[in-house]
Amino acid sequence: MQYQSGFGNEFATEAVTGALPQGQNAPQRAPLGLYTEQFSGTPFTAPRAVNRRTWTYRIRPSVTHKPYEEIDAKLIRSGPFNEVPTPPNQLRWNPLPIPDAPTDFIDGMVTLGGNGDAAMQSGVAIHIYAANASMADRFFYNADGEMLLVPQQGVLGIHTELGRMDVAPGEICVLPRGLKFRVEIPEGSARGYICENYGLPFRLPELGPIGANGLANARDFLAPTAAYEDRDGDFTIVSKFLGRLWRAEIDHSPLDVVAWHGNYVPYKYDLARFNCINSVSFDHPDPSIYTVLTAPSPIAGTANVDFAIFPPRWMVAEHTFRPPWFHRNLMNEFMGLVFGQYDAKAEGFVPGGASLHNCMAGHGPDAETYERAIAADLKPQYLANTLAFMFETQLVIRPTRFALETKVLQHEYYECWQNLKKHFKSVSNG
Ligand SMILES: O=C(O)Cc1cc(O)ccc1O
Ligand SMILES: [Fe+2]
Repeated sequence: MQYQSGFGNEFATEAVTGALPQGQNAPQRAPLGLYTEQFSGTPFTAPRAVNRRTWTYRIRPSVTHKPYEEIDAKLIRSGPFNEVPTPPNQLRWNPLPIPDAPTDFIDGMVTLGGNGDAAMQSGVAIHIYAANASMADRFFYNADGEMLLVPQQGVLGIHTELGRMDVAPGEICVLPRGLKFRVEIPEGSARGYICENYGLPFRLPELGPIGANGLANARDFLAPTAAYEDRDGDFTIVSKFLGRLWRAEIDHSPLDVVAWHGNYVPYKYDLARFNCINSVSFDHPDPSIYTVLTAPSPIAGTANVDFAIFPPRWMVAEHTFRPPWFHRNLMNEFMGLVFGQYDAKAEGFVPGGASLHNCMAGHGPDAETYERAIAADLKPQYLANTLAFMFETQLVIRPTRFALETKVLQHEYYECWQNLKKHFKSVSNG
């Protein structure tokens, strides 16, 4: 697999020599009899630094499909999320099982919750995918948002209009709004998390006083090189549009882009490349220090959604309670675990599982973790074999009916804090 490196670069790639026009975007006749099509992810007039578009040179233009008809969205839900009332409780789920029946990436998507409104291009939806079959003859695109995929089990072979990416657990990828793709499951099964971002696209966070380097470095993001399918047959395209699923027939593969140039691209990133910055003196920093990607809202300093990770790292803080402190926040925190154990939870938060701590819901280490941390010998300690992540978002994440009724919901989650005992003994100052 060949990739081009850099975040938001002006890439140029051709699968056939001479397919990419030089010196202009739209020649009277594109090379090799190809069609020219611009694919825009931002308004034409977006500021230059955040403007995203790609010019594609393809066997046929995207318009050559039959009309779309609505299909059953199964367990996929979209904002506004108003199926059931949202409780203020802390919530946690066990992993969803890999299905027994053949299930591809689209059918394997289950929505746990979300906020905002796809039609308002603001908010997020959070899905789990659990699949065991490749998409061969059907393709998917999402007009409602870009999709950040966090594989937890099994490699994904993602064939997109702009080329191919293999994405393994420990890596993430982002599939831009509107991009057509199909997902292969080469190892027979795959599971992971999806943050569907209805808002402005993910970008790298500002680094402020950290300087020009650190956290996720731009050069470590990988975009595909052009790879096309010249395949005729009876295919379908599934579209997610305003929260509903639609299906159209097409007599050829829409992954027929022979060459392209631009900066509106899918990309992947190996989370092991994250340059983790943390306290080398005392106290536990706010988790924003772990931000990999941020999707801003129109309010300065308030993300529509941040993607943060808790990777393997040294803990060295002196005279400090080292695990996450107890807290309650304005922002809303959905967490998942790719592998290992999370340092705030001794048990119950397992790889493939998830937790949700919404606006002002108190949370923090469980009783066992707390007791261990206040007694710990504060030698430098390496937290090995651990990869948790958080989707932190401005608006309350409203669970779907499925999320509140599924048998993988841990009704006993609250118990992990019930043994936090009273250590304080009242004294009289009189
Ligand atoms: O709740 C959590 O476990 C996520 C989290 C981690 C951390 O280190 C500090 C704050 C925070 O919300
Ligand atoms: Fe938290």
